[in-house]
Amino acid sequence: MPMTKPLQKTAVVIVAAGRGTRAGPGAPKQWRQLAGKRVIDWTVTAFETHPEIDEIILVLHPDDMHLGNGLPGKHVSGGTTRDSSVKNGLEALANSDTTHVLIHDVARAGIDALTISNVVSALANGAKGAAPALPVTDALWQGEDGAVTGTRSREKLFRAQTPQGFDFKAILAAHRAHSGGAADDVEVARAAGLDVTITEGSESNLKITTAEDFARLETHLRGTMDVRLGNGFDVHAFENGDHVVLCGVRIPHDKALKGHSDADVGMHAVTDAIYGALAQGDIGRHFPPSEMAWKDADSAIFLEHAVKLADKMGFKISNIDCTLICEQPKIGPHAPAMMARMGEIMGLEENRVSIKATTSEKLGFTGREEGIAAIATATLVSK
Ligand SMILES: Nc1ccn([C@@H]2O[C@H](COP(=O)(O)OP(=O)(O)OP(=O)(O)O)[C@@H](O)[C@H]2O)c(=O)n1
Ligand SMILES: C[C@](O)(CO)[C@H](O)COP(=O)(O)O
Repeated sequence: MPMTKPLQKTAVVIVAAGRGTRAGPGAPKQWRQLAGKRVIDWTVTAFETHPEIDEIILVLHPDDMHLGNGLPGKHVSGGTTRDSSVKNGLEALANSDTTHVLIHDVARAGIDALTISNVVSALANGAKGAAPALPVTDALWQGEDGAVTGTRSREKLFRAQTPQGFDFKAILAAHRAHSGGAADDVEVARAAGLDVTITEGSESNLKITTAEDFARLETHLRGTMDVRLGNGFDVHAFENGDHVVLCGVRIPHDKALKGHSDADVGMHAVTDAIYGALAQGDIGRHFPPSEMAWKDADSAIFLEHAVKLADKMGFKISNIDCTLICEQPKIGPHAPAMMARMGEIMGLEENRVSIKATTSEKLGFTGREEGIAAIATATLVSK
């Protein structure tokens, strides 16, 4: 009989009920600003947008419940210690169909999708517990009164991070049975006899503990938010011929477009928009028209080059939008094929590629059908 895989329903408990005393004066750290939004907003968004997270439990300090307005998920009141806050969060799921739960510190606002996925995958593969960590790479000393008094081996030592993930029923039972005082949920799980798999953590998943940590994480988050816009504009005149190539699609027409390459005006505008976002000039700089090598070239070569350059410079293309300006040929019937081809060249899903057209109401050179113009915008985000 075929076995059906049991459904995995994964919730996250985000503990945010601490007072952040080590971060110094001011509001508790989760409510402070970090790279343009509150610490808690960064953390919650990482889970809210993660495709493998089905439910969010947000554990807030009793005095902060009103600050949670607008934040997603179920809001639960925390306890006086981290582990009591975790327990309150788990109890809020006790009567649900949750199969797995991740437990995460709100203070780890640099959490990334891959670190979350690593934990979820380990659980999906049967682990009762899984948590991210990084190996200790510095030498370890003991010290007293400002002097080194001994050294310790770093072999087999790891720096523990969150989210720590578990089989839901097992960790709920473990927390109910625990007497308190655990540093983290892995300690609680191990006390109940659960094995915990180590998954790969991330340096950016640091815990904001002191005031200095804000600056460290801010640098990382601002870095990760590098968003570039570029525009591109191109024109090609008509000459005698029987087809044009637009956005990689050959379209029968009673004229051709004149150019050194295949004169794909739409693809050129998109390519220039990508170069523009990278501040890397335009097609002419990378593929000089004086070079015979590019005579009648397939413009996909240029677009592929721009995409590779973006990748090399640490950017991925988020979307492109291109408008073709012409009276004829009619673009609408060919737009789906154009978007598919452009998406294929750029490695983008079709919903990130927009190709549309307008006439210029018979005005100007496009209105007189002397040529076709194209304008494009590209958005690039750092990887
Ligand atoms: N009673 C508590 C104590 C801590 N936490 C949460 O546990 C995580 C890790 O704790 P820590 O970094 O120590 O945060 P704080 O307790 O806020 O900081 P401090 O110890 O400096 O006061 C934080 O997300 C914090 O909000 C909690 O939910 N409930
Ligand atoms: C759970 C934890 O993030 C694992 O590194 C950490 O132990 C919690 O922070 P605290 O400073 O120990 O409260």
